[in-house]
Formats: sequence, C-alpha cells, structure tokens
Amino acid sequence: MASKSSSANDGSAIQVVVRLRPMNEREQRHGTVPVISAKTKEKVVTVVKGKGRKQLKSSYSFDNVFTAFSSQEEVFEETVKPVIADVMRGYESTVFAYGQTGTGKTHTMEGSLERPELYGVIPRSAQAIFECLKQPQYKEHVVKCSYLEIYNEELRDLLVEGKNSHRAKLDIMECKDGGTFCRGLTEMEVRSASDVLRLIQRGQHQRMIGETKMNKASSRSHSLFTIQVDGKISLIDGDGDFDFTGKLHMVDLAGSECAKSAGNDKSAPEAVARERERMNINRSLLTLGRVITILKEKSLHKNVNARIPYRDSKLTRVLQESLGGRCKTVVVATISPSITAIEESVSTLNYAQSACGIVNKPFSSSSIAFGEMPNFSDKKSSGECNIESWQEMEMRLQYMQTQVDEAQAALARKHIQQQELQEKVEKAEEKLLVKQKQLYDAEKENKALKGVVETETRKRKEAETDLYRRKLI
Ligand SMILES: Nc1ncnc2c1ncn2[C@@H]1O[C@H](COP(=O)(O)OP(=O)(O)OP(=O)(O)O)[C@@H](O)[C@H]1O
Repeated sequence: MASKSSSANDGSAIQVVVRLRPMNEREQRHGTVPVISAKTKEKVVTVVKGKGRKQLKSSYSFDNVFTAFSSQEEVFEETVKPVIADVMRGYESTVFAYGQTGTGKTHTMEGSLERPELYGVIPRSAQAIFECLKQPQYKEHVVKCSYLEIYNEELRDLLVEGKNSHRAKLDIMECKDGGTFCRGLTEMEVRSASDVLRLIQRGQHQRMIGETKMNKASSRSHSLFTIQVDGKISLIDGDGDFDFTGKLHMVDLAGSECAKSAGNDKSAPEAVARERERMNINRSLLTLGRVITILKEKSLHKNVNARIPYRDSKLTRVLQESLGGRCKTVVVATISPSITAIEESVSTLNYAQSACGIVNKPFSSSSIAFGEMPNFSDKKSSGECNIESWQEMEMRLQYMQTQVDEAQAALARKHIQQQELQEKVEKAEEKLLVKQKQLYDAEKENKALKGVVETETRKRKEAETDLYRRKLI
C-alpha cells in the first residue's frame, strides 16, 4: 500500500485536545482576571481557584493543549492533519468542537473565510484533501460535501436555500451496518477547495445565529459539515487499484450557556423563547455528556451492561459512529481564561477529561478490497508463495485485523440489540405480572361472590322447606 497501513488499534482512542482562547475585548475592558493557563509542552491546563492562602490549583492533562497564542495553522497541523491521512485511506473520521458559548468553536472549525491565515479546520481540511488527491497513487475520485444543522431537535439541510420549513424535512435512518445516515441530505460534488469555501459561506448564511452575553454572533444550533471522498487508490506499485470511501465530519456544537449568563429578565417573549432555545441546546449537550460518561465507564470495564443513550437526542444519534463507533474522533474543547467563566470552563474540562480514554473501533472501507486479495496461504501450499514485500505482509495483517474489528463491532451491536430486547422482555414481564395480579384479584372476587350466591341459595332453600313444612301442619 502506498501509505503505511494501520491496524485498527492504532489511534483508535478518541483524541482530546483543549484550546484556550485569548481574553476578549470585553474581558480586557473590565480588567478580568485570567485564572486558567495552558502549557503546550506539558499538555496540561491549570485552573486556579480562590485567593491567597485559600488558593487551589487543579491540573488536567490532555492529548494536546493549545494556548491563546496558538495559531489556526498549529491547531490544524497537530490535530486534524493526521486525521486527513486516515480519511484518505478509507476511514471515517470526526472532529468536533465543544465548549461554552463564545470560547472559539466556530473560530476553530470555520475561522475567517476572508483571511487564509485565519482559516479554521473545515477550509484547511478541504485544501489538504485536494492537495492529497494530487498524489500519483490516487486515481479517479469524486468529492462530495453536505452541511447539516440540528436546531431544536430538527434536522435542516444548510445547502438548500429557502424558508426553514423547506429545510426541516430530514430524518435520521439506520444503515444496515448499524450506523445512521440522514435521509434526503444534499450532497454536492466539489472539484476544489474554493468550491468547498463557497458551500461553507452558503451554509453560514442559512445557519441559526443569535446573540448571547458572551458572543454577539453565537451559533444557536449544532452544525455538521461532511467531506466524502470516493476514490481509487493503487495499493502495490501499480499492481491493483482498490476503491475506498473516506469521510470527514466536522462538527461545530452550539455553545452551552448557563442560566446565569443567559440574563435575568425572563419575562419578555423574546427572553422566554431564548430560554427555551437555551434549554434545548443544553439538553442535547447533556445527552452527549451522558453518552460520553457511559462510554468512559465501559472503557474502564464498569457498568458494562448500561444502555448508551444515543437515541435520546438527534445530536447523539448523528454522532453515534463518532463516539464508541467506527470513526476516528478528535474532540477540541474550547475554554476562556477568564474568572467570569470559571464554572463553565471547569465543566468543559471535566467533560473533555471524561472523553479521554474512550476507544472507538475504526476500520477502513478500502479493506473491503483487501478481501479480494490473492489467498497467500493457498499459494504457500502450492509452493508458489513469494511474499517479498513488507507492504503485502502489512496488507494481509491489516485485512485480518479489519476482520477482527468488524466481528467485534458486529458483536457489540448484537450486544446492544440483545440488551434492548432484554429491556422489552422485562417490560413485557412486568405487564404480565400486573395482568396476572388483576386476574388473581378478579378470581378472588368471583369466588367470594360465588360464596355469597351459594349461601343465599341455601338460605332460600331452607326458607322454602320451612314454609312447606308449616303448610303441611
Ligand atoms: N483562539 C482565538 N483567537 C482569537 N480570537 C478568538 C479565538 N477564539 C475565539 N475568538 C474570537 O472570539 C469570538 C467568539 O468566538 P466563536 O464565535 O468562535 O465562539 P463559539 O464558541 O463558536 O460561540 P457560540 O457557541 O456562541 O457560537 C469571535 O470573535 C472569535 O473570533
């Protein structure tokens, strides 16, 4: 294979990085104290709480840490560039930004489209993918993009222009392999990075934007930009072309906003609507948090039978394969250094910390092609074996690893199905018990009534006999 093949084990743990943004103008104007610092070399973020003798320091370690001085280029090169290499080998990967409102998620994911040095992850990824496709091992290819928005638990197509009602008709469907896809989502073919920039601009125009205390142009929805590459790659020095499909999902989550920072006047109609919005965003982020917590517990062999609540929000259903699934995933947690945002920053850091250690089970789509490779063991038995190339050995190993991973993933899915079935059986059993109890009570009542009828009948018979006797006398 042209590029080094990887076993599913390498890099399958979710990569978690933290980006600390600089103090913004408002914070600087108010002379806000910075209480969070980041050290790139040590990959550590430190939070200082309290004053003087009561000062407490907590440190958090991550896969990578970016300071207020880190450039867009640095963040991309160190965090997303390796992911692109995987995408170009047929992997599905996800990069998502998480953090409080106004901490730099959109800055990290999109950046400024007017200034190339401020390009964020999406435009830089588009450039890197088209650059990669120029390499001789990549043959014919088609690159497609889609842009999805999740707003108030509704899915909208950001590449379809028009009123909201036209865009809010998408459904999440289950794939045969257990993943999910969005039915009806537009996939636009693109031929260059500039085409991708135009699509981002088009989508940005349609996105739900509002104002929060922390951010004047706040994204009030989650957005997911996907670049899909369907192509052919020559694996062994021109000795065969194999199809691959690589996907890169780039997610800009809506910022969480605590009730305190949402403002006090909750009576005005706009404030009521805003509060409901805020609640919806926080609810989906809460579900995301629960998914991460359970996955983390499972990775620590705790709570192994717990159901992962992917289905409890649209966001987690869409991100199902990115968390505990087949994607290679990177989480960029963004935080403010300011004392005024300390609660939210600590919550983001704890969140990010729980995502560390979650293991996904990625596999490459190009490995399907490996299934058609010559059967080396047959060759060996017929005396033809001539495995000279390490590349062939690697491919063979990767193929075997892929088979194991696929079987493990299938087993995990079966396990979840079994759990769901078990829950259904338990519920049915509960219902049966209730019905049995009702039946028992009814039978008891019936028996008592029967007793009453028998007693009354006996009394009546005795009275009749008595009457008859008296008549005879
Ligand atoms: N690392 C950074 N360097 C310079 N400016 C930044 C950085 N991070 C954020 N900013 C600036 O801070 C402001 C808020 O950032 P941004 O809109 O990206 O926040 P957000 O987390 O996406 O907020 P929301 O969730 O409300 O959409 C923007 O003006 C952005 O340019």
